[in-house]
Amino acid sequence: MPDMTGAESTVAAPVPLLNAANLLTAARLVLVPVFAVTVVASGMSHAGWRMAACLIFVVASATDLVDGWIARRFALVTSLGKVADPIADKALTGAALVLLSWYDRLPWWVTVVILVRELGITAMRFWVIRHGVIAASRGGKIKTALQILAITWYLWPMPAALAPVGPWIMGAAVLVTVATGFDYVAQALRLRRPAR
Ligand SMILES: O=P(O)(O)OC[C@H](O)CO
Repeated sequence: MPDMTGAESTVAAPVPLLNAANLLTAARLVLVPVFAVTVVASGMSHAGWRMAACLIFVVASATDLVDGWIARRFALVTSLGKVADPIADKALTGAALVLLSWYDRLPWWVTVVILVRELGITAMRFWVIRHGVIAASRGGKIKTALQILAITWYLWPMPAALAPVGPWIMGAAVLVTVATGFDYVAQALRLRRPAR
């Protein structure tokens, strides 16, 4: 529409909340209970149900890659998406880790260390939001990829020759999870330091 000078207005239309990227994030959240019920149905002993649970986990994890890409590629980034996306990620990996420990496939300390880091950093992000946004770092993305790979390894009924690789991948995931946690804390402290 022309403005008072006759020029076309360049005010961008608001991004709709109900867009493809946010719908994918919502789908990931919906898949969390579906995944959990499938793991419980497997009791982590029925191979068919374990495979089904693993496939649901992989599909849900894949939406994490796709929703971010769609949001950036088609300019569909919204505040709702920025908040909901990491919550959906952490709900999915958190549910998987708790269930793996519940069924004695993963030591509880691993689940507790990862959950404390994930929930702590999420809370810290909200706490410092008025000073600035702490975006996901490259290390954070590598951490998420390692967690997804490790969880997939534990969920799938692996042949005996491959199963021992799982704890090594999970060990690497724990190390990167803790290291990136400290890095985010350092970023938060720099954000809160008053400018001189
Ligand atoms: O390490 P965070 O908390 O920034 O999380 C990283 C995201 O999961 C990457 O998609």
